Amino acid sequence: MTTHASTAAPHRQPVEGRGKAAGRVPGQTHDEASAAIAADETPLLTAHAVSKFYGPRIGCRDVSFELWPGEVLAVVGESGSGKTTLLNCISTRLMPTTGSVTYRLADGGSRELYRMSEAERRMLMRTEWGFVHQNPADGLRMTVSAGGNVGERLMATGARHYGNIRAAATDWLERVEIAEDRIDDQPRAFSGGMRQRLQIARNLVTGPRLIFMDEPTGGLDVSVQARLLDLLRGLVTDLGLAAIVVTHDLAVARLLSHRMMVMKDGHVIETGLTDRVLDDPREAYTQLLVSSILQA
Ligand SMILES: Nc1ncnc2c1ncn2[C@@H]1O[C@H](COP(=O)(O)OP(=O)(O)OP(=O)(O)O)[C@@H](O)[C@H]1O
Repeated sequence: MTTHASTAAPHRQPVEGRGKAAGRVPGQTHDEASAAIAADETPLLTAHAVSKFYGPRIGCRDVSFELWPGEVLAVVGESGSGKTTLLNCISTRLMPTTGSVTYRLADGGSRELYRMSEAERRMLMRTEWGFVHQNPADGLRMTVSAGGNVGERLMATGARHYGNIRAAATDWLERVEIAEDRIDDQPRAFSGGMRQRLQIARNLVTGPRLIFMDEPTGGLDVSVQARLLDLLRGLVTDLGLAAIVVTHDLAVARLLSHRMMVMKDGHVIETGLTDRVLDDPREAYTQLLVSSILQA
């Protein structure tokens, strides 16, 4: 466990008072301005009373929250608290037992995810969402070149021009600090940190609006983790991405997220702005979690 839980997050954007009209942009019609305001006042994703049971065992229970555009939400808790189950239920990888998840599409329409067809959900995954797995091998094709891994995602969204695809892949490899001369290498020849950076490039090349991350720095050396976190934080901020990040590492939550939810035994027991929860935890369990990190 790392000990830099108290590192400040410099990119924090104001999350309270979100949804307030920002006024009309010059050149914007009144209808466009109204649409932009409406979009700003609607959450990107709303989970309502999501529960998942594995037989008699609780995966997660009665979880409700809203995620706003550009907001990074961390889901924290100890092993077995239900973080991954919740993430999978929200990202349509696992059908919840009860509850609903509503997502606002880029075209402005809201859809209940589990009422969409499988094909529509797959399309959403390819175009508007990304998923960064803890183990890069789960999110990469290990026997396809680095450039191919990135280009393939673009092709899945309709790109066909080889030169443009190669140029975009080169650009994204550079953005995730992978040297251009590694573009034809396969990820199995990469270090763990490089693989994870490649997985990030593969996910971001299509310009998603929402990215799910499951322990994105888990299993990496502390120094590699710090560099990856820096990179992730920069990309998420630059691209204005919304993200849901599952982590047991409060330092990761501190560095990346605006808001956090603390889970225990499948339930959300505390939620709030990240700095507030970490600096002034209200629940005894959160206090224990925070103090155990600070003493580590
Ligand atoms: N496929 C499954 N079948 C049965 N029980 C499961 C399954 N997946 C998870 N569980 C149970 O659901 C509960 C929540 O597990 P989950 O993996 O979501 O927790 P977690 O907080 O992500 O843990 P970790 O940090 O160790 O990954 C645990 O009791 C776990 O044993």
